[in-house]
Amino acid sequence: MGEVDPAFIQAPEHRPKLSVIEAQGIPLIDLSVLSSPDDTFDDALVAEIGDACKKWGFFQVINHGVPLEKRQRIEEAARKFFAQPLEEKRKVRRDEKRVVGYYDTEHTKNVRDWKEVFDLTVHDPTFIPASLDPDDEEIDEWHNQWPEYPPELREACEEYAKEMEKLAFKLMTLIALSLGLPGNRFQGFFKDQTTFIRLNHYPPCPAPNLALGVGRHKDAGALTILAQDNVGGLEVKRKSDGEWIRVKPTPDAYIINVGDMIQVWSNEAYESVEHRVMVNSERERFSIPYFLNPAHYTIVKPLDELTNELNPANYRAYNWGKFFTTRKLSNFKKLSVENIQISHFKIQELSNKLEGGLTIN
Ligand SMILES: O=C(O)CCC(=O)C(=O)O
Ligand SMILES: [Fe+2]
Repeated sequence: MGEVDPAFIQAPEHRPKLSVIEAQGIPLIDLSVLSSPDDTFDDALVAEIGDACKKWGFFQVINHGVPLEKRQRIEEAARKFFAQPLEEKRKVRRDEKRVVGYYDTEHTKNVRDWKEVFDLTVHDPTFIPASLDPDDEEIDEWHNQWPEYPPELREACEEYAKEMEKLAFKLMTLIALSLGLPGNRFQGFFKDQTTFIRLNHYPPCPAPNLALGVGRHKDAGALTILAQDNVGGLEVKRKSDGEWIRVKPTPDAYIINVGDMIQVWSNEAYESVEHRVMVNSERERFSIPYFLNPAHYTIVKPLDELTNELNPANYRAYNWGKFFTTRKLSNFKKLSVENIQISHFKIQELSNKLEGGLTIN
């Protein structure tokens, strides 16, 4: 990644501004009540989570119960892995058959990202549809590829994954309660989950004004739990005015964002928010997102309890496995068409009717 290949250059309207607006108001939520002996999901916390999901779609949590040593261990192992020569990393590279592993050519919205990644699934194997064809019922198995070095990477990742799952389920309980649902409403979707963890490395970039570490995007799954280091670079599109806001690193905090699936399940009570990553010319940056995803056979649609005649479903049902496979295969190379998005499943009837003359006030 020495010089800047034109594949990395963002269109002028998507280039980052080098003057940074630090996050004003991304909620910082203290989860310490969850560690109390009776493990209560107290009302004030539920309200706080609901408010953060509605207004921002992003928040940070502290006192989350994840031991700091577990995080430090995976961060350290990730640094050692990425510090190796490219030939070593390529021994565990992802390809069209082995979909998880090392990878340095990801494209977001058809522009190459200034980063290298190592992906692993939390369930090994993970079951996923073999093809995009809706009528093809063949299922593939994804297996993790572990590098020889550093030898502790595997255990560090597996232990971290267990901690992330505990936190993710607590957060999904809080989110369910905040939507007026039973706390365990989402639990059943994750039995055969397709959750994965990504180790991100963003090397210094000679043209941080032209390229991005990750281009603007929304996360497709249910929920993301992100550990970022102290360099900073994550920007969130503020819902109130569309301004890109930098999420300032907070030591030992996790950044949580609502994914597209919660947007659909909640029938847009909560929205998945666009974000991107800026790079810089001096310091490399590391981050570790955990993407909570349901079983491949999950049919995603607005929950019946959250829709009615006055608030009809805004989305048609879609199959998560097919959606995920389509995303994975298309992120693999530059395409001439837009990647699959939940907006492709949006029900347009109502807006068409409104445009046709109906008015609401
Ligand atoms: O590195 C980060 O801060 C965020 C990465 C991200 O948004 C992603 O991998 O989906
Ligand atoms: Fe993301």
